[in-house]
Amino acid sequence: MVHVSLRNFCSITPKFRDYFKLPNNNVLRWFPGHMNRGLKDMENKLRSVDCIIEVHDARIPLSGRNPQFKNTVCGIKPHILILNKTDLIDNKKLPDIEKVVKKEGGANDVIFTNCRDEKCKGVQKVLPTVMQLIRNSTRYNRAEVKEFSLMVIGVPNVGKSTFLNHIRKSNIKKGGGAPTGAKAGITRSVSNRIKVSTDPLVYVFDTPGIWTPYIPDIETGMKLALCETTQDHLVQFLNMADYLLYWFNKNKQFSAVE
Ligand SMILES: Nc1nc2c(ncn2[C@@H]2O[C@H](COP(=O)(O)OP(=O)(O)OP(=O)(O)O)[C@@H](O)[C@H]2O)c(=O)[nH]1
Repeated sequence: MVHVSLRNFCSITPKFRDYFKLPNNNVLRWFPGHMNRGLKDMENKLRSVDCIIEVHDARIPLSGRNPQFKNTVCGIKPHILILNKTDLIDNKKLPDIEKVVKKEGGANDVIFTNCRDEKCKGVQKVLPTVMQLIRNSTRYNRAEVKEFSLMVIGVPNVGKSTFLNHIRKSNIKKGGGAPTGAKAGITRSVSNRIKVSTDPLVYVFDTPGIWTPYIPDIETGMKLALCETTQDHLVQFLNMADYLLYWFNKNKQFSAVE
């Protein structure tokens, strides 16, 4: 039996793959009918919205935000980016992530949240930030309207509904709100307005998670899959495990071997 210690193994500098290949790129195509309908419905509701809250997974802050949003629901209204699930990343990296994300642009402000935490760290900052942005912007067609409407958008399973329920709970102390679930695609249509605050009076529309119909590159698609924004059976576990192994090797993360 050949016995190779971990130290010897790592000093061999093995040749790892330079790029990741999928046996079939079609596994990264996921745009069921409810997403198309949802996107159209979101565009139709825009007139009655004062601010867009885009929720994304903090583990992939620079990958996989739906580029379609830029040309449809974003751009005209104030827009903040919530990077959620910070319980799953090294929080020492948050200031660096914030700098890079702000440099990339595409939102007026960035807030980190952890909705796993009972107090939902970060959520308290959201309404004051949103109200400030709305007050500093022109409320097209809505200057006379006393109440405020927000729309939560993002790719599937990043925690949009959970986040909405936390805002509601922390402001009006009520449970319920929007249905949530561990599988991508729980919310399948734009919700009715959900009250999340009485003073100021604020309502939120929850929306279905929308995957981009065109994944720009395989690695972005695989990162989105590993963060469970699509359904595992579509991409398949073996492909996901293989990509994870490829990523670990590429980034010289060998602790998994131990
Ligand atoms: N670890 C962790 N899990 C979270 C967090 N926020 C939400 N989740 C979990 O993520 C899963 C998806 O949450 P949802 O709120 O249903 O996500 P969504 O974006 O509304 O999903 P769609 O309906 O697919 O669009 C659930 O299992 C939540 O419990 C978080 O901050 N950290």
